[in-house]
Parts: sequence; C-alpha cells; structure tokens
Amino acid sequence: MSNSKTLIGTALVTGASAGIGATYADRLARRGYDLILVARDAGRMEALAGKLRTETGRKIEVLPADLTKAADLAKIEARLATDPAITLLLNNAGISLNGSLLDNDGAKLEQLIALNITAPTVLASAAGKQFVAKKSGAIVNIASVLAVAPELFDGVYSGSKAYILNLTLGLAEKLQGTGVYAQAVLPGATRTEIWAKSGKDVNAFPTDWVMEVDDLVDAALVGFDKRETVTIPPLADESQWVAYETARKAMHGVLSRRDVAARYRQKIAA
Ligand SMILES: NC(=O)C1=CN([C@@H]2O[C@H](COP(=O)(O)OP(=O)(O)OC[C@H]3O[C@@H](n4cnc5c(N)ncnc54)[C@H](OP(=O)(O)O)[C@@H]3O)[C@@H](O)[C@H]2O)C=CC1
Ligand SMILES: N[C@@H](C=O)C(=O)O
Repeated sequence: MSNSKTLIGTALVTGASAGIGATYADRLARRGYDLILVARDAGRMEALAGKLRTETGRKIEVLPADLTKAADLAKIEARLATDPAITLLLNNAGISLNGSLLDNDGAKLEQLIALNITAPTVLASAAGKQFVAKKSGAIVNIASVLAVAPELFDGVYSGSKAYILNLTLGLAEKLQGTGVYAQAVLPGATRTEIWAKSGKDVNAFPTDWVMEVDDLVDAALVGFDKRETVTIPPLADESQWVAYETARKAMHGVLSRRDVAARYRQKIAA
C-alpha cells in the first residue's frame, strides 16, 4: 500500500493498439486522463483515438513506435523525461513466443527480451525520475501470473514476466515515501490477440480458465485504486498470495551468511 495520490493528467500507454492496452486506454480516458498511445500500428491507434475523443472529449495523441528499436524507444523515453503533463505510465506492450526456448532462434528471443524487459525498464526509469521530482505519479507494469508459475509455460516468456514483478517490487520499495506509486498487474489467461499471434488457440482452453479483457482491466483498476503493489485479478483466495510473500520474505534475514550451510560442508579427509 502507498499513501500517494495520483493526479489525473496524461497517461502514456504502451501496447495501446489492441487487447489489454486498448482497454486501459478506454477506461483511463473515461476516468479523465488525456492519453498518449504507443504501439506500432498507427491506423488502429488513430481509430481508437478518434472514438475516445468523440466519446470522452479527452486529448488523445498517437505516437507510433516499435519499442524493440533503440531509436523509437529513446523517443518515448525522452517524452517521459520531459513532458510534465504525464502522470501515469502503463508499461503494457508485450509478446509471447510461438514455442519454447528450444524452438526459437536467438533473434526471436532477443525480440521478446527487448520488448518485455528492456523497454519497460527504460521507460519506468525515465518516468520514475520525473515522477519522484514532482512527488506524484504512477507506474503500472503488466506482468503475468506466470511470473510465479514458470512450470506452466515457457521459461523465456514467464521469466520476462518474473523480471517485471521483481522490477516492480524493487521499485515500490525505493518509492516509499516519495508520493509515487508502482503497481504490478498479474493477469492469468485473458482473451486477446496475444494467443493467436503466438500460435495458440485461446478458444481451445477450458472456458473457466480465460478472463475477458474488460473484466481484467476493470479488476486491475480496482487494485490501482486500492494502491496495491501487486494485483492478481484471477486469484480468488488472497491469503495464498499473502502466504507466498510471507514465506519468501521470511528468508530475507538468512540468505546472506559467512557460514556455508551444513548440508554443503565437505568432510576433509584426515
Ligand atoms: N492476454 C493474456 O493472456 C495475458 C497477457 N499478459 C500481458 O499483457 C500485455 C498485453 O498483452 P495483450 O493485450 O494480451 O496482447 P495483444 O497482442 O492483444 O497486444 C499487444 C500490444 O503490444 C503492442 N506491441 C507488440 N509488439 C510491439 C512493439 N515491437 N513495439 C510496440 N508495441 C508493440 C501491440 O501493438 P502493435 O502490434 O500495433 O505494435 C499491441 O498493442 C503483455 O505484456 C502480455 O505479456 C499477461 C498475462 C496474460
Ligand atoms: N500472455 C499469456 C501467455 O502468452 C500469459 O501471460 O498467460
């Protein structure tokens, strides 16, 4: 929890052309945010921007960028660093892999790491510095439940989402008392294009596994309003997460030691 109050201002949303990002854009505009929409497909973003301008009267800017390209990423980073109107960064753009670590070449793996890890890190850093200087703002990072369940999926994608969870937990700690809020959202399977784009048929999953994107985003915004650091919309029993975090944190004081644990000590032959 944090005591920060996040001013309505401009939200910069990555991955705003489809799915979770486009749905956040809709909800944030209806909450009174002006928007900067970032993704590659300018046409889709212009269509969404036109609709939201008409329906909400908000100022909506379309800023096409391929966040795996250094020059495009630097352009968005510079905007976050210099535009004082921005009060919220939604780090949402992401891809999944078709197949696993063993089925993909290095270029595909690097593309995922560039989009799912490098881009949100660089953008969170730029926004975080700006928000701390202003003593207000919010950074929302879209992770995944796979951050804590790597056995259920491929380790490259789930590892990128574990990174996002770690990044957010570490950032939230650093932001204590600054007036700036950081949230990690961990969706489970959600009905969007990401599945088809990575060669999977989401409609083949058992229906009670898959959340609708509107439900996911509305729930994530409830977590945002509560100033949760971690929001897991599909997890029914919150005490399971609390127990997991408690067990993890209970190790903090014993993880760094001069002495080797007894089970690793070798007997030295006389
Ligand atoms: N759907 C699900 O089941 C789950 C999704 N997530 C996460 O949610 C986030 C959103 O995914 P979701 O909405 O499902 O997926 P979609 O495929 O529907 O949307 C992905 C968005 O990312 C953008 N994007 C893709 N590549 C790039 C790029 N190189 N540069 C800039 N933008 C890019 C796409 O736009 P464009 O193609 O125009 O560039 C699109 O707007 C991701 O981080 C994903 O990992 C987490 C858990 C579950
Ligand atoms: N987006 C999904 C995998 O591709 C997930 O995070 O569950």
